[in-house]
Amino acid sequence: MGKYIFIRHGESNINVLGVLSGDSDVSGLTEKGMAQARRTAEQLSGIKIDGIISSPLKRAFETAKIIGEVLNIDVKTDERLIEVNLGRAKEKKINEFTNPLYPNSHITGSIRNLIGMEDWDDMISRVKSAMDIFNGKYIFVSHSDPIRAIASYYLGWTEDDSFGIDIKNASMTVIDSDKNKVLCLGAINLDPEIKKLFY
Ligand SMILES: O=C(O)[C@H](O)COP(=O)(O)O
Repeated sequence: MGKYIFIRHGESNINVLGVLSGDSDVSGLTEKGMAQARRTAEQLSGIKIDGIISSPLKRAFETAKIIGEVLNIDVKTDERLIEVNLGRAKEKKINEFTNPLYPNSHITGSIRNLIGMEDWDDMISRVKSAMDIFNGKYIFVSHSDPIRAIASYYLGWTEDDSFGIDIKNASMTVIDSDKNKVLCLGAINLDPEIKKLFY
């Protein structure tokens, strides 16, 4: 356990299409997504960490490589940071599965089971196991659902409590697991006081 800067990957081609990616690997970063990754990396310049661990999916790995180049840190991949398994919703339009009153919202509740989507608690467990393996100060490059799930866990929130959380592309969610604290959630600008924890 330790201190973790969870970063969602930059904008991907499939994000732009309003199509659910899930654990599919059909999509890399758009030019905008690359610029988002560079902007986040520049905010992190000067930090001292034990490594960058990335989901193996192209959109995340490309983000991690950009960050690694700016910080001069090698990137390792770990399957436990991969995006949620969406079952039958994979590569489908998000609005086919979400409440029409709230387009582009999250798939939650009973729909998850109907479409064979990965269990919320299982997703939390796999991210936590990655944190158990990588003890110290790390950047974890991952995806919307795992980041929302692990942050909710440390906030003591249920999945429904987290429905309103929007983890933006290339945003930072910082968790101090030793203190069981979420220091920021989906931040696109890093608080200098939080950055100091990584010097
Ligand atoms: O499309 C999905 O699976 C999610 O809504 C977003 O996934 P991403 O963080 O990998 O873009």
